[in-house]
This record gives sequence, C-alpha cells and structure tokens, in this order.
Amino acid sequence: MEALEPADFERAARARLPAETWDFVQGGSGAERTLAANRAQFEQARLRPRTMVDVSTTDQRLTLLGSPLSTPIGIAPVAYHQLFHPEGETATARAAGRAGALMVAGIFASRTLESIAEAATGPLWLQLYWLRRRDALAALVERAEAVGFRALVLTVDAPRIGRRLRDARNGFAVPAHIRAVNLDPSLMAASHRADAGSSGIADHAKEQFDPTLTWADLAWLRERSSLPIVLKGILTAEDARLAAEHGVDAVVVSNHGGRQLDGALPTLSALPEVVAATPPDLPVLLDGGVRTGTDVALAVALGARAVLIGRPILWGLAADGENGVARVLDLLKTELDDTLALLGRPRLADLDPTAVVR
Ligand SMILES: Cc1cc2nc3c(=O)[nH]c(=O)nc-3n(C[C@H](O)[C@H](O)[C@H](O)COP(=O)(O)O)c2cc1C
Ligand SMILES: CC(C)CC(=O)C(=O)O
Repeated sequence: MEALEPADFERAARARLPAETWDFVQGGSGAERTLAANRAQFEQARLRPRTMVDVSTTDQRLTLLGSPLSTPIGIAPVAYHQLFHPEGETATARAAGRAGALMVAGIFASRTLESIAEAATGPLWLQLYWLRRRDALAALVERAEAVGFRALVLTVDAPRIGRRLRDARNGFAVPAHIRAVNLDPSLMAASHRADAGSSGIADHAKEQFDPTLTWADLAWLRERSSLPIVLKGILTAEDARLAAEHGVDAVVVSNHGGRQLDGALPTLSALPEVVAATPPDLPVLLDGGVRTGTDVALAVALGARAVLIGRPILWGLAADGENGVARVLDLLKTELDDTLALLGRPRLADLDPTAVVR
C-alpha cells in the first residue's frame, strides 16, 4: 500500500525493528508526560483560514544561516542511524538533498563526517554534546569544518540522560557492530553494555558528558570555529535572552522529544516566549512532536523559522532507507503546501500568530 502520511511509515518501521530499538526510538523519559504533551499542543491548536486570497502559487522556500532551503522542514540530530538502516546517515543525507532540506547530523553518527558530507547535496549542520574530552570535540569541529558542515549545534538539555524507563527495562545497549565512528572507541565503550536497571546510553553519558557546561564555555567553541553556533534545547525566555547576549546564531526550542526532563514544557507552548525574548534576526527553530504539514504551519505561525523532525525520519529510514526518508519529507512538504493554500497564506512570511487559535 502506498504511504500517504508519515504514520504509514511508523507502522512499517515498527514491524521491522527489534522491540528494544523500537522502544529506544519511541520512548521518552519518566512518565512520558512531555512526550505526550508535545503532540497534545499541536493537536489542540487550531488554524484561522482566510479566504479569497490568490494561492495559485505557494512557496515554502527560505534562507537559514545563509543556506537556501526548499522547505522549513529539516532533520533533527539522532544518534546511530545504522540502528535503522545499514547505510545509516549517508542514506538520510541523500534523502535530505533530494528534498532540499537541512540535515543536522549527530555527534554519535554511525557513518563518518566525511562520508555524510560526500553523500549530501544540501546543507549539513553538526550536533555536539559537551564531552569531558574537549580534545575529541575540538578534533571533530575541525573535521566538520574541513568537509563543509555549515553550523555547530550544541545540545544543552542533556547534562545527563533523562530517566528512560523503557531503555532501563530492556537493558538497551548499542549493538557492538554499530559505532559512533567519529569518536575514539575508548570514549564510546560504555554505550555497548548496560548495567542492571540502566541503559548503555545513560551509563555512557554519565561517564563522558560534562555536566559543568555553562554560558562561559561558549567562548571555547567560538575560539575553535568560525561556524555559526546553534543551541538546541532552549525552552524559556530567560535562556533565549542569554543565548542572544552570548552571540549565539540560532536556537532550537526543544525538549529533546520528551526524552530529557519529564514534565518540561511542550515545545509549541514554549515557542512564543522564546520568540518574544530573541531579536528578530536570531532564527528560532522548533522540534518535538511535529508530525504533519499543519504542525509545521502552526510552529512557523508562532515564530519558528524552521522545524526539525526526529522520529518520523527514523520511521522512513527503517521502512525503506533513503527512499523512505525522501518520501516522509515529501509527504510533509506536500502537506505544508496544501496547508499554506487552504489557509490563505501562500508564503511562509504570510504566517503569523493571527493564523492560530490556541
Ligand atoms: C532515537 C533518538 C535519538 C536521538 N539522538 C539525539 C542526539 O544524539 N542528539 C540530540 O541532540 N538529540 C537527539 N535526539 C533528539 C532529537 O534531535 C529531537 O530533539 C527529537 O527527536 C524531536 O522530537 P520528535 O522525535 O518528536 O520529532 C534523539 C531522538 C531520538 C528519538
Ligand atoms: C546516544 C544518546 C545520548 C542520543 C540521544 O540524545 C537520545 O537518545 O535522545
């Protein structure tokens, strides 16, 4: 049967993936309240359609940190794409290129930065965690810059890993043959075994993530790279203001897909305060629970310049590799196009808060 919405890929992916991988993807932290709330906010919001507007052409193109994009729908950073398809991140990067979409590769990518860059035909950003081993981080930044990555995305909501009960119950560990190949194996060993009542992911983070990260540390990253710096995991006006004061180039309103602080604000609720607290020229992106073109329009109307998609990309990748990811992106783009036309707001710039009732 032809897939007509991203949820069709969700069913296909579930049928293909081992149960513990499925739980790793779909799960959140704690009671999964934030995971559910991300979706609930999109489901409860309503659009105010305008009529008698010429919508014979719609346009979802934009420029983000200097890169032209065909769509405001980008790919969120996710560890270990080879958990979902043998080609891993290179398949995802090719699909992003076909869609004219941004791809954010993860620090725990299972393919090398060089091979991802070679597969990509569109803009790539690299996500970083604040590792204790700053020398490894510095080397990664240098490599990323050398092969053409265009921004660094520092994830700031993970000083440690949220309590993910599904992974702890499953004793989830990254299978030995799937590796974060851009980092020295000695830094990754803990990911591949799980202690009782924990997961390899959580144990690894405890060992390797540096929880002392503060605003003052951004200077270290600035010194090492001329690439734009994006902070991922901002949920409050206070932190948005600090990001702007520290010269950050963009922020991503994110609660890590409900995988970190359970009970944290859903992202669509946090977006307006972050947008209000940032200067107009500082792009605000959003991720968490974006599943349809309507969701994209809601986020853009409330001030997001672009959205990132996490799990649906993995569903496409698991179901059909590069073609699955390309189809998921294509479906979302088509849905957004329909939404812009039926809403009477044919360009992204026509979307503003008056398009939304919450
Ligand atoms: C399986 C999985 C792995 C993830 N790995 C990372 C990661 O390595 N770095 C990161 O910053 N975010 C990671 N995230 C969070 C995503 O970047 C993103 O914030 C989240 O998935 C967006 O929500 P959505 O899945 O509801 O679209 C991961 C999410 C999932 C589901
Ligand atoms: C390997 C993990 C730290 C990746 C992650 O951020 C996540 O699972 O949410």
